[in-house]
Amino acid sequence: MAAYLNRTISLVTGQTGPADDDRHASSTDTIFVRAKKKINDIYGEIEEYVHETTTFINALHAEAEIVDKAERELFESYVYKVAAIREVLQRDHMKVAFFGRTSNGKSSVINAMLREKILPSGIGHTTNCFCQVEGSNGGEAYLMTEGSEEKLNVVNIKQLANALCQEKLCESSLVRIFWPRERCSLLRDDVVFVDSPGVDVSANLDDWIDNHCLNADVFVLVLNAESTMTRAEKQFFHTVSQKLSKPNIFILNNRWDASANEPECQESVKSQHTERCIDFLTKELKVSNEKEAAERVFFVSARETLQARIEEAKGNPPHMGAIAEGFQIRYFEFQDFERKFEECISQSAK
Ligand SMILES: Nc1nc2c(ncn2[C@@H]2O[C@H](COP(=O)(O)OP(=O)(O)OP(=O)(O)O)[C@@H](O)[C@H]2O)c(=O)[nH]1
Repeated sequence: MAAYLNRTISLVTGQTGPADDDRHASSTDTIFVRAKKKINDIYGEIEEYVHETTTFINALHAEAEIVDKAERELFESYVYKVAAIREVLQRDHMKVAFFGRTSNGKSSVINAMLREKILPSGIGHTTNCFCQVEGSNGGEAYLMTEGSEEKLNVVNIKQLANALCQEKLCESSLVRIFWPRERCSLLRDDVVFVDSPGVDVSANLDDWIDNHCLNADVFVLVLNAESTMTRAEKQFFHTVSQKLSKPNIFILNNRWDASANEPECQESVKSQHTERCIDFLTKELKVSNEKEAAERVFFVSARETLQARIEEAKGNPPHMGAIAEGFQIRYFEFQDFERKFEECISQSAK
């Protein structure tokens, strides 16, 4: 997180070079630590105040019904919101959670961002529990299941997929995958990625939100650009935004490579999807204004991006392999998403 702060500050001040960076980093750390302590203290007091008020309101209601249900629920919601903010402030990593229907490409998006096929994806594998990818020290790759301290060694993706299938896991449980932090800059910067089962396959969305979302800094809704946003996807984010005040949400219209087969209607489909996504963020969830929302909607192909990055890592040009017409534009759009994502996460680190 400090790395993000430093990067943001050097962007603002224009200071570069190792000596400046080091001096800057240590003074920033102290300011950051002091500021964080102060903010934590303030929120500690707010939490106490909100608790006391809610207890008072509930006691009052037991004696005489002068506070209506909606008002009592409003007070309860403040308890959740303040608790969520406190939890975020007390953490030293940034968390990004990916949601969407089964097979929309959530695991593929995470793999593309990590520049490696870490999470199993595709036919024959469905994410059946929450999978969190985070950086490990010492070059080790392993996984840990909830409630166990045992480190299960993972050498490759096939082993990981097998390990995930063999474990009898409840859909809202968490598997933590530790991946060498030096393999990816986002892991080095203490960003953790959370992949989820499809929002269409669960009835336990409230549990999911309470267990996995209240401390997320950023949410990415991965849609299938070949179809329209479903009620389950919308409902999930409605519930998230009731429990969290103004969550940071990005929307990826994934599988946009499929539009290359129908160039004649590409633009009209894109503007329809864009309008719906912006309306969803602004009018339904009310989490951003039009301008901010327009910067949060992207048309990408995670599969192509991952493929391109694997080729680049081998020293080949990104467009090697079977890639559809318009790849370069989709690849730029994915990179643009990552830039905006990094800006957003560095803002919430402050
Ligand atoms: N054409 C195309 N296929 C994609 C793209 N992204 C993912 N896929 C394919 O879609 C299938 C599902 O991808 P996953 O990444 O496993 O999807 P998921 O949302 O994680 O699925 P669950 O784990 O089942 O919830 C795989 O066969 C991917 O290769 C894309 O951008 N374009």
